Amino acid sequence: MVKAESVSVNDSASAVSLDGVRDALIRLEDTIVFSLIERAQYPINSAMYDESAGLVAGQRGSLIKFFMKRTEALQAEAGRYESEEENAFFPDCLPCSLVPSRRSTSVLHPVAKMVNINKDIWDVYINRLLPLFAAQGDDGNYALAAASDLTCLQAISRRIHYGKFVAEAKFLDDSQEYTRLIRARDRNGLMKLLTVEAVEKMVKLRVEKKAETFGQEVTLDPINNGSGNYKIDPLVVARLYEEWLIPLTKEVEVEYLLRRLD
Ligand SMILES: C=C(O[C@@H]1C=C(C(=O)O)C=C[C@H]1O)C(=O)O
Repeated sequence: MVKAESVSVNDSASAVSLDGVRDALIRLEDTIVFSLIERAQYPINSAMYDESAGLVAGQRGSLIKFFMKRTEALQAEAGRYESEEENAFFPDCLPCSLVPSRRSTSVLHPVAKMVNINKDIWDVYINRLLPLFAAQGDDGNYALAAASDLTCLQAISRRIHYGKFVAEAKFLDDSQEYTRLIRARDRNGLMKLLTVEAVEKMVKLRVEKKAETFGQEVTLDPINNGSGNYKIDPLVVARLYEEWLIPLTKEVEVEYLLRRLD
């Protein structure tokens, strides 16, 4: 089986296609829904996010930042951030890749590197999303909860920054109109042109169904078959997409387009 993360939008073609990017976004829904289900088994564990909790001996700042920075550094050495699909949360302190890059073609305009909204994603995830799907409380299971946060944050960030590829495909499909709006610095006009409400509606319905399907309790009892018990509320997953993931993806699209002619 091909895992979502191993399928790249620029594996096969040098020009990006909207259908290809949409397929990648659909596969990423699986990763996101599964990662949310994994994180939902632990309570919020708010001490992990407290900058002054002093949980890591000899280190300042929160446990989650310590965990993310160390993991990103290791992944950078393994070459993760050589890909234009990846955006680090702490790009300022990353070591160079130690693995020779095998990617040569780039489908995005070079300004794509300047679009990184992970600071906003970090704030939204910790302060808005987590309290909606993780229970109140603290079970002290910090290492596993932090590892789950990392998976959620990376998958959500990847999804949102795919907005750059969506924007590139849309720009190529209608470069005349996009060029006019970009030259006029018309943010609202760009937002309107790139929005496809029918697609957004399908995304919300599909992620709700995926949360129902993947998060169902599975039992062998024919009478009490567990239906109706979900590991994460499917409506909450649809809401995360509606209120944050889709709007932030569109923000990335606009930010990329505004720089597309530089
Ligand atoms: C990603 C796209 O652009 C916009 C954002 C969407 C999303 O984040 O799911 C869906 C439709 C569009 O409004 C797209 O057209 O596929």
